[in-house]
Amino acid sequence: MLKDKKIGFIGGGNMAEALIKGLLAGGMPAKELAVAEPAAGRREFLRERYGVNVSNDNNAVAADCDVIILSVKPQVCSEVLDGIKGSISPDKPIISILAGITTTAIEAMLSGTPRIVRVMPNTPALVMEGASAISKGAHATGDDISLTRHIFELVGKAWVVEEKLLDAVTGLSGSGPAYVLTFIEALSDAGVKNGLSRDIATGLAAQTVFGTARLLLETREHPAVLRDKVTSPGGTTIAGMHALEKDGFRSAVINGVDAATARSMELGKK
Ligand SMILES: NC(=O)C1=CN([C@@H]2O[C@H](COP(=O)(O)OP(=O)(O)OC[C@H]3O[C@@H](n4cnc5c(N)ncnc54)[C@H](O)[C@@H]3O)[C@@H](O)[C@H]2O)C=CC1
Ligand SMILES: O=C(O)[C@@H]1CCC=N1
Repeated sequence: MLKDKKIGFIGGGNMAEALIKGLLAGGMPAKELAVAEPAAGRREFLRERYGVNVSNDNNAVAADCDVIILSVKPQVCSEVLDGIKGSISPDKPIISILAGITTTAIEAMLSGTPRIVRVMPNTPALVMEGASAISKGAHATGDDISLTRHIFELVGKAWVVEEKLLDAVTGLSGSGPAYVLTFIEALSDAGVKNGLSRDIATGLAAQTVFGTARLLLETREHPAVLRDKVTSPGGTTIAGMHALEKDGFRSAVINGVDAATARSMELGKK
């Protein structure tokens, strides 16, 4: 599906790098990937580490590539689109991974009937374990969605959702790696407090999160069913769970996702 198609990134930061690394690992040739990035050091790094084409010229990348992935910060979106709108031909899809910015807003910043697909990926795409949600702009085609799905499935799992749900996706899985990493760090701290070395504590914590996620995905059981299997009557787990719930564990997580979702909505209104 991607054969002979060139993918161009506008913005070569963290998320673009995660996608580039995943796409290369998924078999995409480096010569088919191009990145427009203003920071010289960053361009050099991407060229040296991944062998991709780099440029300081957003217009050249937008004009040369068959698929454009917008990967700048939402705050510079209108300036960037204004600069490249003359170089985007109407026969190519534009995939935006910007948090909060709607397809309607992007369409309004370009001319004509641009084919916008909006995606919210996450950083585990770097190790091909990303979680992405995809939604279709008014003028995007079914093929644009299939192609986007193909790209993001090279770097993990992907779901197609209605655009109105993308703020919730951003709050959950887009920002989610930060919550999970903080949880792992806290588990590790707790291990150190109770006498484990940092190395062993972090290893145990990360493998526990990884193994539990895999158990859930492979068995497709409800989380509560699997939790019950860990929780012996009068045992350690119920004591731990009780203490966590007293400190508002679930509420804290729900409040965090709520706040990130609200922030995503707010970015879309600016
Ligand atoms: N980091 C993450 O976990 C995720 C980020 N996103 C979205 O991805 C986008 C990029 O985020 P990050 O990669 O984290 O940010 P970043 O700050 O690492 O990357 C943005 C890049 O854009 C470059 N840039 C700035 N002005 C530019 C211009 N005028 N033309 C071309 N490039 C320009 C910057 O030099 C930088 O390298 C954001 O819109 C964010 O909402 C989406 C999902 C997850
Ligand atoms: O923090 C942010 O705004 C971006 C969007 C999702 C993850 N990082």
